[in-house]
Amino acid sequence: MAPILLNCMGNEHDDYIKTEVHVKNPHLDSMEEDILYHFNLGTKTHDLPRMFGDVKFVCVGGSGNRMRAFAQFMHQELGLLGDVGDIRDICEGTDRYSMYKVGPLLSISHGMGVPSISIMLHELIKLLYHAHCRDVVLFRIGTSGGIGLSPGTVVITDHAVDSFFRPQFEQVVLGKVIVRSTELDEGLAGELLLCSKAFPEQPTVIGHTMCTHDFYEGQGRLDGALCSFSTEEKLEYLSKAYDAGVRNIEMESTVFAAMCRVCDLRAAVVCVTLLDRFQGDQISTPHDVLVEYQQRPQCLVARFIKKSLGLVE
Ligand SMILES: O=P(O)(O)O[C@H]1O[C@H](CO)[C@@H](O)[C@H]1O
Ligand SMILES: O=c1cc[nH]c(=O)[nH]1
Repeated sequence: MAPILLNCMGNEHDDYIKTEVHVKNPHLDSMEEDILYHFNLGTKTHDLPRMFGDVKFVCVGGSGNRMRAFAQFMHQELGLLGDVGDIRDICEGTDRYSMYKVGPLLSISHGMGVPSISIMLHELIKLLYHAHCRDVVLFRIGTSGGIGLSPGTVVITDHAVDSFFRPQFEQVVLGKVIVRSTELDEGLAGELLLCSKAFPEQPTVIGHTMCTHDFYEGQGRLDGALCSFSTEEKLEYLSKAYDAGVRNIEMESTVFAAMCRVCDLRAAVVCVTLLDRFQGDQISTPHDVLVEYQQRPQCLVARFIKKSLGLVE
């Protein structure tokens, strides 16, 4: 049987008119308790408004260590009091995700791929809702494979697209396919591009980001355990992606964009490219160079946050 498609590209989103974080689930308010299982947090066991009510910025990325390092970096950047060594993992009771809070910033890991980030986002958005947070901006700061860009280029996503270059995310719900728009906040992307002028040594572009469900065959790699296509077919696909405006490939942006959009959250995806996929598939860049590349989206978003807080011009 062909999948049933429900198109939700427009009607779930309220054009960012509300400032308080809200959820799109009528069942939640009648629940006596909400357990955010994968965070090891809950509405009865934790005072979420006290713990998180002042959060204004949320940065998410794949690895727990990266997000801890980012929290420590932001502690210094924001000139906060106390020892960076004392920043603790709020989710230490579970090893699914790591979460660090420094001032108005939450730094959270999401693991790899759409299912992993999607679970984290459900619980994160509920957390922000239960904590009565207002005017929150979300950023995915990550890594990616570039298309036709020199390695180390930072890509600010205008549209997150699927493997067919469509700006949409498909979610199967009760045996039907729901299609959601992956449009991101254009103004926010433009503000980030302006902030990038402070880092002339870091090439930064705006472009489409393709989100795949696999790192190997799904991204047209020839070096996985399985490969069902030729070098020519790979290059033809990447060229088509480039012509469609795709500048980088990663594995979470579509669901991130779609969920933030439905919940009227301003959101941006900022990923550095680790290699140019026209040149190869293996990530052979030395470790210290990769570490420096990973810091580029962090520096850019840090600058945006400091600018928003009036700490820099
Ligand atoms: O660097 P992060 O943010 O973890 O994300 C990218 O890296 C992983 C693959 O190596 C995928 O999850 C991809 O989206
Ligand atoms: O090629 C790459 C590099 C990082 N992350 C990806 O998903 N793909």
